[in-house]
Amino acid sequence: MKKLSIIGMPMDLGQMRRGVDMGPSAIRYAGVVERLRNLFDEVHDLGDIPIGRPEVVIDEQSNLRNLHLVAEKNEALSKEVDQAISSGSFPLVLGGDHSIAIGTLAGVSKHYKSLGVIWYDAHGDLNTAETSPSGNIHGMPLAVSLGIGHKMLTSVGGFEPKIKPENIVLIGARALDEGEKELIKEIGIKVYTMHEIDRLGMTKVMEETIEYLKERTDGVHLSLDLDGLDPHDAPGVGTPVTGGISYRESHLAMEMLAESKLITSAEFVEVNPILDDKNKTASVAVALMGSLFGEKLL
Ligand SMILES: NC(=[NH2+])NCCC[C@H](N)C(=O)O
Ligand SMILES: [Mn+2]
Ligand SMILES: [Mn+2]
Repeated sequence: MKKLSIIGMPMDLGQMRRGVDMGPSAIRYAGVVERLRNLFDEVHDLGDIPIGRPEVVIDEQSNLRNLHLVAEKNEALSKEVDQAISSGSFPLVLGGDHSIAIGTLAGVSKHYKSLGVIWYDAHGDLNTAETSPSGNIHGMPLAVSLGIGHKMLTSVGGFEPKIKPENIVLIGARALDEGEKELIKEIGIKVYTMHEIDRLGMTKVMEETIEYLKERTDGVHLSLDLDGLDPHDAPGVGTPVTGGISYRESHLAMEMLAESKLITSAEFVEVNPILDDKNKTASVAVALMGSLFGEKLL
């Protein structure tokens, strides 16, 4: 029995560009439920985690924008994700800015001894308050999940760390801050930058990624930031970076993950319909979900 639980996380507090809170709605309009219905025995749309319209708080001292709110809302998300897995469902979280990965990983991680993570993104999201150029928490969730960062964030879910550095694979990186580069080298995270994707091709990158994670993990979470794709294919994102992964390469990556049967939870984040071109980015997200969950061309 294959069950899918869709959880919307309409949060934009991890960065400054409004509109990404409408991501879950845009992805629903793009037909996510209809598209995935045929690929599961049951699809349950659990609706959105309530975020409300909280006042934006800039804490000059911590260099962490909306710290308390981001921690609190992620706590709520982690409980929902945890419950979905306990009920035998595959959790699919719709963002929201990437800070929501803090909650998703908190909810997922307690179900696995050695969780793997594929971070499909132009960015590393490995900043801390000290290294962040922006103070935006959406640039920090991977560090936070490693137990690196402000205690209020690393302790979401009541335990830390959620993941080990050797269980992470970054794919699509092309905009890493200095502090992130240092951290990657220091703790040893596997990274396929755009250079490796160009050089090896996506087939090889995914073969290696799957092989690598298969050996060391008992579940793999896919955290897909739409800005991993080239802005030409996914323009509706808050922090676009040119020279990204193509639509075709991304489908191939998702199809190979479907074949591998490795992925046990997923989130699609950073869809911002205000910055989008006729809901193109949300539609791309839904199409990629189709491939990830086993849709075939023939
Ligand atoms: N999830 C994202 N889109 N992250 C973008 C982060 C950009 C930059 N590295 C920062 O820390 O502000
Ligand atoms: Mn990104
Ligand atoms: Mn990201």
